[in-house]
Order: sequence, then C-alpha cells, then structure tokens
Amino acid sequence: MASTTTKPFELRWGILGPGNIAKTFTKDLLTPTSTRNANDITHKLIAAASSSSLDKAKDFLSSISAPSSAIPLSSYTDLVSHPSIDIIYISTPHSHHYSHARLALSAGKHVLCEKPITVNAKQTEALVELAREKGVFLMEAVWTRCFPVSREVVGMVREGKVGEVKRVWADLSYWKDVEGEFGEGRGMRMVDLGLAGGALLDLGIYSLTWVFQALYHAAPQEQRGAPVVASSMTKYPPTGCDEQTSVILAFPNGGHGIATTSLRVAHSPDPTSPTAPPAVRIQATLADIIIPFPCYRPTSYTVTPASNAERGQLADYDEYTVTHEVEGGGHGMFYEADECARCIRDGKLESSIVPLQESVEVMRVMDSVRDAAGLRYPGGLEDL
Ligand SMILES: NC(=O)C1=CN([C@@H]2O[C@H](COP(=O)(O)OP(=O)(O)OC[C@H]3O[C@@H](n4cnc5c(N)ncnc54)[C@H](OP(=O)(O)O)[C@@H]3O)[C@@H](O)[C@H]2O)C=CC1
Ligand SMILES: O=C1OC[C@@H](O)[C@H](O)[C@H]1O
Repeated sequence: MASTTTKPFELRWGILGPGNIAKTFTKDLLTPTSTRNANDITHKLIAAASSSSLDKAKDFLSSISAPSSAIPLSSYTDLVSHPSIDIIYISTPHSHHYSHARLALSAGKHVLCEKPITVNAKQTEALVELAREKGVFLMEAVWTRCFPVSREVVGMVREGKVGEVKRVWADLSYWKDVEGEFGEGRGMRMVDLGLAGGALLDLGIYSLTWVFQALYHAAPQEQRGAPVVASSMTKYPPTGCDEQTSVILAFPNGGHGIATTSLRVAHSPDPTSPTAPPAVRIQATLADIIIPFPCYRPTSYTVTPASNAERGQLADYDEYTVTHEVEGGGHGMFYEADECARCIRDGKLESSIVPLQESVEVMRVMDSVRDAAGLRYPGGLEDL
C-alpha cells in the first residue's frame, strides 16, 4: 500500500527588532515542532534584521545558535522585501509597532506583531484594513491565548462546564526598580513615554486578556459586546507613564472584570508560596477556576466547585488541578508561532484564537482608561 505521509507545512520567518523578547521567541521557533507533537508544521528562520547595525543582527543570530543559513540584515526594509520570507515577527517597542507592521504588510508579508499591537484602537483598525486589502495574515502576539491552559479554560467556559461566568479578577504586577536596575538601558522601555511604555500597555494587557478570554471570547458571538469601563491610574512622575492602573469592566451580559497592573507592588511577595493569591480567578455559577502567577504564561489551573449551605456542592465533581508544563524545553512562545503556521497553511487571514476584533476591543478599553487619566503618548505616536 502506498504511504500517505504528508510533508509538514513550513513557515519561513523574518525577525524585525532583535532585542530581548525576540531572543526568547526565536529560540522557541528553532525548537523542533516534534517536541510538542506539532508534526503538521515546521518553522524556518530565514533572517533577522537590526536597524542599528549589521553586527547586532549577527550577534543576535549567534546568541541563539541560529543555523548558518539564517541571514543577518541591517535594514528592516531589506527584511520585509526578502523573497524567501513568509511572515515577519515584529518585536520593537510599542511606539514602533504601527509603523513596522505597516512596513511589513505593505510589502505583502504576513505579520505577527508583539503586544500591544499598536498604541491605540484607531491604529489597530488601520492595520486590520491594510492586512485585508493586501490579503495577508495579521495577529497580535498575545502568546498567552495560545497556551493549552488558555485553550482548555476557554473551552470549559464556552461549553458551560462551570456555569455562567459572573466575575473575573486578573492581575499582572511586578515590583520593578524603575529608578535603579530598570532606570537605565533595557528596563527604561517599560517607563519611557516616548516608547509608549507604562504598566497598562506592557503588563495590564495580560490582565485584560484574561477578562476578555472569559467574558467575551468564550461567550456566544451574539452575546459579545464592548464593556463599560471605569478605571483609576497613577502616573510615574519622572516620565508621565502609568505605574499602576486598575480597570473595572462591565460586560453587556452582566459579567464583571477587574483587571489590575502595577510596577510598584508585585502580584505577591512570593508567587511560589502556597498561600500566594491566584493571578486569575474566574468566578462562575457552578465553579471557580483559578490560575497561578504569572498569568501571561499559564501552565496550570484549578477548578473548585461552588457550594452553599442549603444546597451543598453545586457541580457533580470534586476540586481538581490540571497541569500543562511547556513541552520541549521551550518558553511557550512557539504555541503562537504554531497558530500562525496553521492559519497561513489553511489560507486564514486571522486567528480564531487571537481574533483581530478582540485586539481592537482590548485596545479600545486601554484608550478609554488612558483618556480618563489624560495619558497621551507624545511625538505623533498616536497618529495614523
Ligand atoms: N510576549 C512577551 O512575553 C514579551 C513581549 N514583549 C514585547 O516585545 C516588544 C519588545 O520588547 P523588548 O524585547 O523588551 O524590547 P527591547 O528594548 O529589547 O527592543 C527590541 C528591539 O527594538 C529596537 N529598538 C529598541 N529601542 C528602540 C527605539 N528607541 N527606537 C526604535 N527601535 C528600538 C532594537 O532593535 P534594532 O537593533 O533593530 O534597533 C531592539 O533590539 C514590546 O512590544 C514588548 O511589549 C516584551 C517582553 C516580553
Ligand atoms: O510582555 C511581557 O511579559 C513579560 C514581562 O516580563 C515583560 O515586561 C512584558 O513586556
């Protein structure tokens, strides 16, 4: 009998902005897909480009032990016009996502753009329009959504296994030494207003992601709607970015989300302690689901049935925990890369796990939080 083995689909990548997170992402990209049983696809690193120097691109490739075939480039324009590249991963600071994504989309490349996809909703909408006009794939790199834990939790909520979600709490906070260790160099990106830094766009987006996963994404299409938003923001006086932001979201179906972020207090003094608070708590009528810190890289969840004095336990199962450690020794960024590969292979221009409409909705929430606090990014960063 003839063999029916199908060749895996190969997605060919170009890396734009060879910095901190690009290293982690590209190392994951180079991890064989077989180590996570994703045998239907493979990734190939074609090139990495630095706008600062060719040496920086070379150092980047050698620091991740890239194959000798990977090409260092000293220009983003050369990268996006390289004929062997299918998709560009954009990993520059927030301030530059819009212009760099435009550059890549205009050159007809598919794009995976780091979070937040742009600095405001109007820019995201403009990118979506451009991607559609060019007929290419676009996805915000909200890697959290592609983790097996996110997929399972969303699936459980969607199937009604925990009842109706009433309230979601989510936090991502780190104590960052913004005056010391993080006051100069790399860490400055976090608080540099000129790079659209600050807690909300950098970390708070993950808290909002969990609120949206449970109260928007998992809801039936016809019940999805933009939330009413109330918020509070404290600024970091030396730069004017936000150092602490809390958001309450009221969704049309009655669900409430509480999304918080801070650069001044950690989520917990010791996140590994058994008494550390959960990073995410999804409260539904039949059970609670909790996810430990850090919420951006979820590797386990615990489901606890609700109970009350009169009726006892409401669900017909006992508390249980599910763990999905990241496979293949990677960081977990390959899950989003795999999602891009499968979408592009299947001719899809957007991911149903990270839909573009949700990137727009989350960006609208962040716009309204910033509006309420009078926070705008300088130097035309908010323009189209
Ligand atoms: N998914 C995740 O877990 C994480 C995501 N991120 C996101 O990734 C993005 C990049 O973060 P990170 O890697 O820490 O950033 P870096 O500070 O390491 O910068 C990345 C690259 O962007 C370019 N760059 C840096 N500063 C500037 C500037 N002032 N103007 C123009 N280009 C600049 C440089 O590339 P070049 O040599 O080409 O100039 C640099 O190597 C952000 O959007 C952040 O939110 C960050 C950390 C974790
Ligand atoms: O996206 C991110 O997630 C992890 C954090 O350490 C980082 O600052 C942030 O940009």
